[in-house]
Amino acid sequence: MNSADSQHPKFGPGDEALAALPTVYRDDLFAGKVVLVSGAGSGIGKAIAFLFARLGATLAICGRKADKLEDCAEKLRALSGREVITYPMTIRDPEQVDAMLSAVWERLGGVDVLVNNAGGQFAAHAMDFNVKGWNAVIDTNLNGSWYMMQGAARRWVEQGRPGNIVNITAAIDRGLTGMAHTTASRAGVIALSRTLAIEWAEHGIRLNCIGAGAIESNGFNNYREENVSTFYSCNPMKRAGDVQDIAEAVVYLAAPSGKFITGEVLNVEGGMLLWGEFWPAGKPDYFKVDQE
Ligand SMILES: CCCCCCC/C=C/C(=O)SCCNC(=O)CCNC(=O)[C@H](O)C(C)(C)COP(=O)(O)OP(=O)(O)OC[C@H]1O[C@@H](n2cnc3c(N)ncnc32)[C@H](O)[C@@H]1OP(=O)(O)O
Ligand SMILES: NC(=O)C1=CN([C@@H]2O[C@H](COP(=O)(O)OP(=O)(O)OC[C@H]3O[C@@H](n4cnc5c(N)ncnc54)[C@H](OP(=O)(O)O)[C@@H]3O)[C@@H](O)[C@H]2O)C=CC1
Repeated sequence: MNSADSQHPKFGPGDEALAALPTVYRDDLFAGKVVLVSGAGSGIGKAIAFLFARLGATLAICGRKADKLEDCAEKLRALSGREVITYPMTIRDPEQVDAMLSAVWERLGGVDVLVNNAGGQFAAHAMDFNVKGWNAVIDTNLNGSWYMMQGAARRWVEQGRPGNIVNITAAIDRGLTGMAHTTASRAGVIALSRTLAIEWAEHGIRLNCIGAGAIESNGFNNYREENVSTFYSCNPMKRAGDVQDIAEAVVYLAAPSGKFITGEVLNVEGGMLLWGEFWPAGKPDYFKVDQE
């Protein structure tokens, strides 16, 4: 996405709007803190980075595409007047994760908050997955998040400083048809976070997850138009969430407001776990009971 496009995306707010979205938080909440956000070149990750920048944080951002990251960093620098580090890499490669973390630690002296937002999947019925597709999703969402968590935690322990991790996952408790691979990977991240919240508590490391529902973002471009329409009616609120819903939830967990919260999942999904149909890969005939 180039600079002009990033002002007028098909889904979600443009950069100018993003920089001015209302927030409940005070503007020095993260002054003096360093926040690392993965997948910050677009969508939810970009919104998270913008909000932390507005709250006084110094940002490091990573993702695969250098141009998207640099475009985002330029806006963040203009917004905050502070240094922003960009690092193109894939979270699927443990060596690239390690090199990125070392570079960020070296340049910024450390990190206070890690937001594992990078990830994704494709919509398909499970019978149609091939091995490569399954592995791509598990490797990105589960393994990639794990490399990031372990790498950050080792550095925090080495430095003797506390740490804070927020993982962006999905609202999976009712299952998600057309996304079986992602439910497996997100369940893995959630289970891992609960376990690590115990193991790493002695080091002052907190870990929490956000269970995102349908959040209108750049990510919607990955789905067929007729299926995207179901994202706006899959919960009792009958609308999609916005990127600021997730960004503010991340801040809540990472800030002192979350200081007694660890190993938790905060679902931000408009009630989707209670009611609603969600068919990212289309509705199978078996479920078309209304039309019989
Ligand atoms: C509670 C939640 C409900 C609300 C959800 C609302 C909907 C939005 C959800 C979102 O998460 S939006 C964010 C979406 N963003 C992304 O998904 C972006 C990142 N995604 C990706 O990078 C890919 O989807 C990926 C599969 C995770 C990785 O792709 P990449 O190209 O890097 O991987 P490869 O290793 O090359 O493997 C590609 C491999 O994957 C299979 N595949 C890909 N697309 C499809 C498809 N449409 N159908 C079936 N299979 C697919 C396939 O095996 C590919 O291999 P090749 O065929 O290309 O050889
Ligand atoms: N929007 C929604 O409704 C929901 C989103 N989510 C999750 O929220 C997160 C953000 O999604 P969203 O903003 O909507 O969609 P986007 O597609 O805009 O964001 C995904 C981001 O992840 C990055 N990314 C993907 N794979 C890798 C990788 N291997 N290494 C490094 N970075 C990677 C991408 O960067 P690049 O393009 O540079 O590779 C991109 O910036 C994702 O994990 C998504 O699955 C979960 C539930 C619902």
